[in-house]
Amino acid sequence: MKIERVRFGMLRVPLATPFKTSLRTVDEIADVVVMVDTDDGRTGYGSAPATAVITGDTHGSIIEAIHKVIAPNIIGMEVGNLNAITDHIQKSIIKNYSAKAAMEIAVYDLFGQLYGAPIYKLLGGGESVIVTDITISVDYIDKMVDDAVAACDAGFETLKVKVGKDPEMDIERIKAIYTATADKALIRLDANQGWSPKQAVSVLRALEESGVQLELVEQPVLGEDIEGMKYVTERVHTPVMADESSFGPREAIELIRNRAADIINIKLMKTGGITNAVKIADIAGIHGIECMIGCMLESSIGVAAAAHVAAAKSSVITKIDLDTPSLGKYDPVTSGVRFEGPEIRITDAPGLGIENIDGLEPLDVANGAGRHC
Ligand SMILES: C[C@H](N)C(=O)N[C@H](CCC(=O)O)C(=O)O
Ligand SMILES: [Mg+2]
Repeated sequence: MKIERVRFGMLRVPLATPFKTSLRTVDEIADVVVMVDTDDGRTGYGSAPATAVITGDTHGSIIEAIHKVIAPNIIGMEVGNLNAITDHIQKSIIKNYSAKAAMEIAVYDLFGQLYGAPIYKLLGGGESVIVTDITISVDYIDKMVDDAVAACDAGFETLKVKVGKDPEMDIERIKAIYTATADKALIRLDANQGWSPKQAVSVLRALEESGVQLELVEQPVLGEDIEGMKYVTERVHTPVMADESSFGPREAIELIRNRAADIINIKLMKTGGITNAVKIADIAGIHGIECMIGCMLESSIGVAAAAHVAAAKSSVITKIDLDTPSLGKYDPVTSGVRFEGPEIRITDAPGLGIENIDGLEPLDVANGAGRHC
């Protein structure tokens, strides 16, 4: 089975309610979809969103990096030589992690099809049902409380509450949600880099002193501020998780060495795909550090791939934030990994098990489509 060509599509799914973080507000999932075709008529699927404020990647940059650089480097290669292909993907261009992730996901999908096994089994196997949290967007307090209560009623037992807009308001937001959802849900916070180190310590200490129990706080300060992460980690009881501070294995090692975070959030769009995600989980495992697997606001194609990694690495990846399929008005993918409220069920279909993607709009990239968006 040889890689013959790469095609592109655009997939858009409206959200049930706008997704709001300290960094951005979004009202649709919009992914570049890559289809990697083989000489024996198979197709592997991968996808990537434009999360410019986190990864620096746009739809145009993802398409250009794949079309001009990554795809020409792997066309003609045997799918069975997975390690050689992922090596080519990673080394063909620096950064461009979302483009690399989309291509790795598609190639792993093909590798699974080649051997007739789901990706998680090829990664070592594991439990095929995992449980995700759900995000509560940052908003007016009443709206956040309503959203949190609705999420509990829908069966979610862990809420990932977005903060980082205004420290004083954030304290009130969390106290109100904590009271309204008492004993029904575990609360994790994500400030998306919105606080200074001193603000983070003051907000978290205020919450701790008022009896609010938090599972963890994600990325309290700027991603590049490793000293700031360490400052917060050393001064609060609440476990601190690195998200925007941790992209690939190198950043994970630096964070662990500096004791700048207690937990690492692995996302395929930051690691450049499955290979580095597994490496980070293994590095963290060696150091006794737990990980979360997370996602960007992205389609269920990329999230399905992350679910496979989570299932295979469950001894280290103990926290799951793979909720975007639940945030969309519908799931355009109706086979493979199933997203049913908090439960994510991985089927034993080969690779990702994707048979069809509803509403996928083909992009004629060779004739210039999509490369300027
Ligand atoms: C969607 C997921 N629950 C989440 O919150 N991810 C964000 C980044 C999402 C984005 O802006 O696309 C995170 O963990 O920071
Ligand atoms: Mg985050």
